[in-house]
Amino acid sequence: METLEKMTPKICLGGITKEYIAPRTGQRTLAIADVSLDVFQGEFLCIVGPSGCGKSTILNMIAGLARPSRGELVMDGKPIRDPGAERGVVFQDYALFPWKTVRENIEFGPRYRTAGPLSASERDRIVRHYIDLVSLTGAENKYPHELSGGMRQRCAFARALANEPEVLLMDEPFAALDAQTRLILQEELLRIWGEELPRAARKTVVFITHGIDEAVYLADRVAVMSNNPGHIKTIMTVDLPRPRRESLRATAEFQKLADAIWQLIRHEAYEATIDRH
Ligand SMILES: Nc1ncnc2c1ncn2[C@@H]1O[C@H](COP(=O)(O)OP(=O)(O)OP(=O)(O)O)[C@@H](O)[C@H]1O
Repeated sequence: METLEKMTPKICLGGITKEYIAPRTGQRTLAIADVSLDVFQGEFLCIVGPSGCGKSTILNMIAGLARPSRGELVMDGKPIRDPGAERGVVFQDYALFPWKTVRENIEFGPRYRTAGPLSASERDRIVRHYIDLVSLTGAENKYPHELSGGMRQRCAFARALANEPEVLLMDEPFAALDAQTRLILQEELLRIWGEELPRAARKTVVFITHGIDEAVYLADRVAVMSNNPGHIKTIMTVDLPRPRRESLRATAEFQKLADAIWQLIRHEAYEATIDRH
C-alpha cells in the first residue's frame, strides 16, 4: 500500500466539534469534539465505534447535510457547506423513492443533475451501465417493495453511483441485511469501489459500520471512535492484501486486527447497551 500520509488528503476534517441544539427546548448535545481526520483519494475508510459516538454526525457533515459548530471541513481544498453530486450517500434504509421503479430511481440523478442536462441516449447509457454493474439486470421495471433487501440496497448503490460521485459516503448500508447477503454485497462493493484498479481510479469511500469484521474486510484504515463526547480514539491501518477474498477472514492476521479493534471498543459497546436513566 502506498504511504497515505505522504499524499494530499481528499477530505480533511480539522478540529471539528458538533453540538446539536434542540429547536424547542434549546437542549444542547455535544455529539463530537475536536475531531481531525484526513481521508485520501481512493481510500476505503471505515468508521466504527459504540452507539451514539458520532459516526453518522461525521458522515452527515461530509455529505453536507449538517454543518460543524466549529472546525474546518474541506474537500479538494474547498469548504463543504452543502450536499453535492461529487459526494454520493447510501443509507441503511435504502432511501429509494417507493413510487418509482428501479430504473426511475437510478435515473433520478442523471435526469436532474445540476451540471447541465444529458441527452436521453447518454442518460440511458449511464443508467444501463449502473444497472449492470450492480447486477440488477432484469429487475429494472420493479418497484422497491417488490425487491429483497439486498436488491434494494443494490438499487440504492446504483442510484448513488449514477451521479458519478468521487466520494461514496455509506452509513451502515448492510446493517438491515441478512448475514449471507451482507457477505455477498461486501465483495461486490469492493469490486464496484475499484479494488482491482490503481488508487487514482478508485472512488474514495467513507463507510460506517458496527461490524468489526466488515470493517477489517473492507477497509484500508479503520477509524475507531469513542464516546462522551465523540472523538477518534485511534486509526488502525489494515495492511491485508487486495483483492480480498473470503478465505482472508479465517487468517490469523485478520483475526488479530478484528480482536484489537474489539478490545478498543468493547467496554463502551457494553455500556451503550445499558440504560442508566
Ligand atoms: N439531530 C440531532 N439532534 C440532537 N441530537 C442528535 C441529533 N443527531 C444526533 N444526535 C446525538 O448526537 C450523538 C451522536 O449521534 P450519531 O447518530 O452521530 O451517533 P452514531 O455513532 O452514528 O450512533 P449509532 O451507532 O447509534 O447510529 C448522540 O448522542 C445523538 O443522540
